Amino acid sequence: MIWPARRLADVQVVGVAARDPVRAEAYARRHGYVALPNGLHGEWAAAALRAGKHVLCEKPFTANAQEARHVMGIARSSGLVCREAFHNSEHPANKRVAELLQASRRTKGTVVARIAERTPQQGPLARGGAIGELLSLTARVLIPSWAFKEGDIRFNEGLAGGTMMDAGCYCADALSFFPGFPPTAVTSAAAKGVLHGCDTGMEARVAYGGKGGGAGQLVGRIEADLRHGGLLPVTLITAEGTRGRLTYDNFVVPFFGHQITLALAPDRGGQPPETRRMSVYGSGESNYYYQLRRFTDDVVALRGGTGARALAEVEASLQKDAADAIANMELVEAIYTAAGLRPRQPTHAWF
Ligand SMILES: NC(=O)C1=CN([C@@H]2O[C@H](COP(=O)(O)OP(=O)(O)OC[C@H]3O[C@@H](n4cnc5c(N)ncnc54)[C@H](OP(=O)(O)O)[C@@H]3O)[C@@H](O)[C@H]2O)C=CC1
Ligand SMILES: O=C1OC[C@@H](O)[C@H](O)[C@H]1O
Repeated sequence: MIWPARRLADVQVVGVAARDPVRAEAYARRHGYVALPNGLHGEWAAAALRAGKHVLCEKPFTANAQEARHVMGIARSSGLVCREAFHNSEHPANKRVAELLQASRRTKGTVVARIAERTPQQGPLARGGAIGELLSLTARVLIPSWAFKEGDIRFNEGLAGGTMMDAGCYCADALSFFPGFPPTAVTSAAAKGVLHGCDTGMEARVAYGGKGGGAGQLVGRIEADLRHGGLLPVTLITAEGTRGRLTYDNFVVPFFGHQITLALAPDRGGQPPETRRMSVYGSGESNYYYQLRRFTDDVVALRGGTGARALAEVEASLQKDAADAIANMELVEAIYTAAGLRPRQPTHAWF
């Protein structure tokens, strides 16, 4: 975040916060940014909004859904930008995969266009994307056990820790972001282990469908781990559809290197099976750059700097961001409940 901030003309890092002013000053001198444990996100995001500041809040947005609704209520009534910082969603590779899985783009000459042309036109969700109608979508984020020790904030229930709040919240977001609509129910959830009231790993299944769900046959899966046995992190999206399979590795930090693989089955019209591999780096920036650029563009538009059309678009996207952040926290909370664990609470009873 600090590196992109140095390269974006509209961004200046002007302060950091910590409990101990001496440590804050030392950190500020070195880096200029501090992140807070999950249980304090909502309280400090609200304080910043009340002070008239636009907020880009670390994920997960809050400790639970009630707190998310409360903070987004403050944001929307004050007309400020308030966004959950899923930096990966802003990277062009994530956007491309979402496009591939959603209604097909008719770009001439691409494999996607050919698939789109032999896809029945039954309405945006039923039509499906490059792999046809989605049948299953799995999001895995596995962090090696060496990464976080027992005393880490991620294993502190009082700070709203837990795997589902950390690696797991990327998975929760992915299950809405990639298909373009959110799951409607948690069908199973189990913690792999529990440390100080915090899940050390979580596996969950979700269903889509019912009112507005759109795709009744789709099953979503989450595999999140902060005690993964492998040496390196694994972040992976796997999608199965009626016409093939898509895998996308490194979806959390695609700018380090990633690969999107489309394996398409033969179809009745005589199209042979086909495997396509692609990578999408855009201008080669990190997730954090794209995220910060969108944030500053939105702030400039809200200040009237880019005209009425841009302003209307930003306002619509802020509404969507608010709904997405709340839906993510609802899903995380429902998974805790289904797994027999307490939904997380804010560190202080501040509202
Ligand atoms: N977007 C991304 O790529 C990433 C996001 N994150 C998110 O950032 C947040 C912080 O994670 P991370 O930076 O790893 O955390 P750290 O363990 O580094 O803690 C961050 C700060 O929280 C403060 N803190 C620790 N314990 C307490 C406490 N009991 N009460 C109040 N403040 C406390 C400390 O500040 P001090 O002691 O100086 O007051 C510490 O510097 C999390 O929400 C995480 O999900 C984390 C990593 C990457
Ligand atoms: O990007 C990340 O990777 C590791 C996680 O534990 C961390 O909180 C997260 O944001």
